[in-house]
Parts: sequence; structure tokens; C-alpha cells
Amino acid sequence: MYTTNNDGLQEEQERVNGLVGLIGNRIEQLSAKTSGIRGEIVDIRRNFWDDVTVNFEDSSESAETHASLKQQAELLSERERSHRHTERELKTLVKLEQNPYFGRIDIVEEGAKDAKPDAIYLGVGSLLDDSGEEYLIYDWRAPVSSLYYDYGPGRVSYQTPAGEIRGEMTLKRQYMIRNGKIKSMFDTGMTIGDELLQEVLGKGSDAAMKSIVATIQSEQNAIIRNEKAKLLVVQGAAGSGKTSAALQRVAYLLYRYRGQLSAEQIVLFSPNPMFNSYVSSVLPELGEQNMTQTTYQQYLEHRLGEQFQLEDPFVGLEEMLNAPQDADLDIRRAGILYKSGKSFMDEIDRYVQQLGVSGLSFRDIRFRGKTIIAAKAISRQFYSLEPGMTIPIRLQKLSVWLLKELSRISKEEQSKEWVDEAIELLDTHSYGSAYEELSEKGKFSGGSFDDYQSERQFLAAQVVQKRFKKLRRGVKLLKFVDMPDIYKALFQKGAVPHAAPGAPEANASYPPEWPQICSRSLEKLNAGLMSYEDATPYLYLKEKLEGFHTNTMVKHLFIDEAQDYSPFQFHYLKRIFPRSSMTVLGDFNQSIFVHGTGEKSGDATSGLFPQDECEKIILKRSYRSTKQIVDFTRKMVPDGEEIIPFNRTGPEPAVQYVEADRHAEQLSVRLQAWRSEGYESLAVICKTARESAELHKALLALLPDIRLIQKETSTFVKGMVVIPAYLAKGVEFDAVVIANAGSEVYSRESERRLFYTACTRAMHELHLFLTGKPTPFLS
Ligand SMILES: Nc1ncnc2c1ncn2[C@@H]1O[C@H](COP(=O)(O)OP(=O)(O)OP(=O)(O)O)[C@@H](O)[C@H]1O
Repeated sequence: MYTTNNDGLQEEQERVNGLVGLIGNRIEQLSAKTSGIRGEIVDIRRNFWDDVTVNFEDSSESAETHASLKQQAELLSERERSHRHTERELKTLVKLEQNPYFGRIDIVEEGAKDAKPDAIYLGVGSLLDDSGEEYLIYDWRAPVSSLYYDYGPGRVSYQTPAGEIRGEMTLKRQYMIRNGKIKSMFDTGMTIGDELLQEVLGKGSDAAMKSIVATIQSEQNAIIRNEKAKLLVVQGAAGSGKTSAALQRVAYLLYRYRGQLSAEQIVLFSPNPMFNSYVSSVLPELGEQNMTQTTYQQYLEHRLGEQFQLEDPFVGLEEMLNAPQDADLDIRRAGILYKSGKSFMDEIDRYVQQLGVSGLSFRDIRFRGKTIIAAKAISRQFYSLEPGMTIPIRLQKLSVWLLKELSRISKEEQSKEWVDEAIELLDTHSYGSAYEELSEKGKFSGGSFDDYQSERQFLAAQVVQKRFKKLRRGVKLLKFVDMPDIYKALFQKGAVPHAAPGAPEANASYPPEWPQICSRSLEKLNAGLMSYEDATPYLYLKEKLEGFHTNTMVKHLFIDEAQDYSPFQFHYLKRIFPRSSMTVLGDFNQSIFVHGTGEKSGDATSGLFPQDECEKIILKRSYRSTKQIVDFTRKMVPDGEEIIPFNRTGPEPAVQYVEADRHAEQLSVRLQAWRSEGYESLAVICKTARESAELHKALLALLPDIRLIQKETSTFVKGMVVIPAYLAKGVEFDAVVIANAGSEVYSRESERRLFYTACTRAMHELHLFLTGKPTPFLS
């Protein structure tokens, strides 16, 4: 539905030339302005104190000093703001100079006096003419720009903050402009030119994800511009542009809510650190600052502190993938599943209710090897507090009581012998300052016994206070609450449900393997290890008891690879970020963790927001891989026939039998062949990290520059890599070899999605090596 159009090419090129000239001038002016502001900032900083009148002698002088300081600080921050603004403008202009726009639509607005259409040109930023009244280029995020993504020529309408605008689109045109020259231009119909998409998708993959603004598809546009939903769930096939849409959405939100929403108020949860590096250039490319990026694991570590050694999700996954299929594995799976579900959360809620009445464990507070406040006394005090108060409030009150107790005990300590010994060991400086302070207070009468007493008392108080400081800090941080013990108690009673007087009925949702799950959980926790599946419930319980440390600053959460999150984790995130909307992007066919919600129906996000605040968008078209690869991979998963390949062709995926002892050699032949064809990013995908490490070792002798990707790898670079399938999530390669697609490697039903994820990483070519019978997922 597109036509290459050279008719108005010269005219169009002249327009581009004019714009490039104008942009060049603007760049010059703005550069001068920016360096002027920078100079001013340096000056203000250098002379900050010279321009402030400092006088604190009396209250009126002091007020004047404050006012003067405030004024100077405001001036500085205004200049800094202005500098940031001009810098951003400058960056956009530099981009526009290279490629001023990528699209044009001609619109006749309904009710307009003039029947002549307005030509609207779309680029990565907007540009006004010298009068400041007419847009020469519209930002792709402006309300009118949405027409470009949503409509073809004909009747159109779009929303503006002031209401709906209707009209007629008489032309839709796309351009490929490089360095100010129009390479080609097309007039298109409804969809944004296959031609342009073909060109973009046909290229080699990069070490960094690219922005897709010139070719956003209408179903992606609906994700990007959604403003209503508090919870936007995007369910999309592999390679359907979920991550791309998410990143353009961040850019859109920053534009739409400029001044109200900043990049730090948006958090993206990524599947692993390497993915963070892979996507981190998209927003800067669009002239925006990057949002905060983290992984759920990093977040857990940050919250958990040092009490336990936290296992990452890949440890458990690796164990399960390498373990034989036996009863033991079933128990592990059942434990993970139960601890990831909403029932366990409800169970913890019930447990907390019971703890309000009895059962909270406390630690003795000890000093110099002796218990000075016993856990029992702490418990007694806690349960003597008004039971109507919540546990967090009671703990705060308890901590105030403990601090008072510590003060009392510290006074008693001052007369103890160890204090005398400590005083003797004090240096002369401490003595000197004690003397000075006491003299100032007039506590010395002149060499008498009283003077000696005053000095001893003073030094004793100091010595004891110093030694009690850590205890006080501990009390303020509620370290006297024995959280590990309280969590363990959930498993100590084995299958016996926690029922408290007045508490709702304990649910009988325990899995049949509960007793074994309990003993395993205790074994690990007693060894100071925290499994990934325990971390969120533990933190939830801890925060329910100690009070939630919510983050109200964050306004929007993006959760990518959402199929790998459990319902428990979603509910926990919702509590931690109570003011935040969520965009949740996932593909149930790529769910690889037991705790993940691989079920289409078992929506992990249900119940997070009221129904009328939730929206779901399904992306069926897959852009990453050639038609041949998509046709091949979609057969591996249920409902695969719903996945629509983008019409870009390439070689058929190949299955190749290799002899086990020539495995590495044949792989290297394949990789070298691809390399000589010009592919730059090549991956050998294995099932596990163990297999990857072994194969990498063997391949290194043949291909010295091949890299091994491990869970700690934090940067994604172009080249040849060996990578376990679960770390390849979210990224893509020009060509992929599945190291061994044999049934001895991928056979359990639980590995189907891992296999699918691995195969769908290929953009142009996919080869599957086999040393034996093929995996049943290929049949
Ligand atoms: N509208 C588009 N225009 C150009 N390229 C696109 C478009 N949509 C997606 N792509 C490309 O398709 C590829 C896959 O996109 P992306 O990684 O965002 O998909 P995804 O749904 O997150 O994939 P997965 O779930 O498999 O990780 C990327 O190379 C991306 O640039």
C-alpha cells in the first residue's frame, strides 16, 4: 500500500535544505547562549559568598543574611535549570540537523476556513519558525502526531488536551533522510510503510537497542500514548516490540507531563544487568534522560541488607535445570509455587494478626557479654502495650521504652570497674577536653577531691555513652526484633495452620508437600541462606511488622519480562510504590521460572488495581525475526498460530546433526561462515550456565574472541558470545545457534518455554545443532 514518490522530491529536498540551514543557525546561537549561561554559573559559584551579606549578630541581621543566601541560591538554581534546558534543546537540534523529520501528514481540519491542507512534519523534536508561531517540525509525541501512527489517508480524529479534533488526511508520506539528504520517500496507506520497516529490520543487530519512532505501529502507539490506565498490561509475542514500546512510552510520558514528571520518578525493572546496558541508549537517543533502571534482585538485595545471603533467581533455575527429574525436584517446585502465590501472602497476613496477640520473637540486648535486657522482658513489655495499636506502632513505642532502659542501665554501668580501666586508657586529648569543658561549666573548685570526682564522672559518662551508641542505634533500627526467627516460625509448625483468636479462618491451601517444604526452608534459613522465593515473603513480613518503607516519589513502574514475576512480587511492589502506575510487559510463552506466571489466565496482576483502572493490550505481530524463523518457532508454543510474522524473508532455520566429539569444531565453522557473510552479532545459546562455560572453554581454542555471558555480565557488546538461554531474555542477535537442541537437553515440559525463548533471539538466521535425537518441541 505504498508508492515510491519522486514527484515532489526536489521541492521536498529544498525544504530540507532550508531547514538544515535554519537549524545550523539556531545551533550557533544556542551554543553561544549555552556557553554564556555556563560562564554565569561558574561566576555565581565562584563569587557566591562575596555577593551575600553575612551577619548573624542579631535577629534582624540574621534574617537578612538568610534572605540574601536564599536569593543567591535561587539565582544559581535558576541558571542551572536554564542551562539544562538549553543543553537539551541543543542536543535535539543536532539530531534534527542530521535528520529533520521522518514523516509528513497533510490534514484539513473540520470546520477550517481554508480547504488547503496543513502539512505536518514529524521529527524527534519540534522546531518553530523565527516568529515562534508556526511549527516547522512537530515532535513525534505531539497530539497531532498520533495521526501519523494511527491512520491512513481519509477521515481522522485525534485527542488534544482541549478535546477531540476531526478532519481529513489527504497525504501520508515517509522519508529516509540521512545527513540532510532525502534518500527515499514513500506515500503510504494505513500502516507505516513496510518498506521502511523492511529496511530497519533487515539491518544487523546492535550492541544497543534502537529507537523506533519513525516506524511505530498503531498497536504499539496505543501502548505508548495510553494515559488512562493505572495498570497497563501488555501481552505480546516474542519480538513484538514490547520493550521498544515501553521505552518510547517513557519518552512520551516525559514529554506529555514535562514539568510534573521527571526521569527519576520512573523505574524500569529489567531481567538482568546486561539488559540494562542494552536498553540504556534509547532514551538519550530521543533526547531524554534515562529512567532509573534496576533488577528485582538488586532491589531485594538493597532491602534485605546483610542478614542473609540472598540467592539470585538464576541459582535456583540452574539447579533445577541440571537436576534429575525426581520427587526432590517436585518438592522444590511445589515450594517455589506456594511461596510465590497470593495464598502465602494471605497466610502471612493471618500470621501477623496472630503475632499481635502472641509469638513475636525478640533478641536479648547484650552488653559486654552479658544480657542487660532479656528478650522475655522485651516481649512482656511489648504485649503489655495497648493491643489495639498496630504492631509497627507498638514496636516504635517499645523502642522508646528500650532507649530509656538503656539510659538507666548506662548510668548504672558508669560506676563499674571496667569503666575505671577504660578511663585509664584514655588519651591526653580526652582528659584535656574533659578539663576544658568542666572548667567552662565552673565545676572545678581547685585541686580538691570533688574535682577528681567531677572529672571521673564526666569521663565515665563519656566512656559508657560511646560504648552504648551501637546499642542505641540497633534499638532505633528495631534490631531487637528477631525477624529471621519470626519468619522461620512460619515453617516450624509444619503443616499446622496458624490460627489466632479472632483471626480469619486459616486457609487449607498448603500443598501436599508442605511438611517437606517446611523442613527444607528451615534447613536453608538456619544456614543463613535465603532462597529467591523466600526473599519477597520475608521482606513483606518484615515490613508488615516494622512498617512499610514506601516510596511515594516514584510515579511510574515499568516491569519488563513480567511473566517472570510472581503474584506475590507484584503485590509487594504495589505496596512499596503506592503512588505509582504500572506498565507490565510480558509473554507467557517465555516464562522460564517456576515462580513466574506462565499461565495465560492466572494473571499475576489481578487485584492490584480496580478493574476500571486496568487495560490490556495484546501484540501479535512479531518484528524481530524473519518470517521463516517465526513460522518455525511459533509451532513450539500453544496458540502459536496467533503470532503473525512480519513479512521479511530469510533462510529457513536449519537443523544439523553433529558428532559429539566435533561439536565445538562444527560450531566454530558455522560461526565463522556467518561472520564472513557480514553478521556481526552471533550467539551460541546453551540451556544452562554450566553447559555454556564448558562449551565456551572448548570454543576459545578455535575462536579466541568469543565471549562468555554470565549472570554478572553487565554490558552487552557486539560480537560472538556463548550465553545460557535464560540470560538471553530480551536481547537479540543477527544469527543464533542452539548449541544442542537434542532431547537429552530439552525434554521436560517445563523447558519448552526456555527453548522457545532461545530460538526467538535470532533476527536473520537460526541453526539448531543436535548430537542425538531432536527435542520433542521440534516435532
Ligand atoms: N515499530 C517498530 N519499528 C521498527 N522496529 C521494531 C518495531 N517494533 C519492534 N521492532 C524491533 O523488533 C525487535 C524486537 O523488539 P523488542 O525487543 O522491543 O520486542 P519484545 O516484544 O520486547 O521481545 P521479547 O519479548 O522477545 O524480548 C527489535 O529489534 C525492535 O527494534
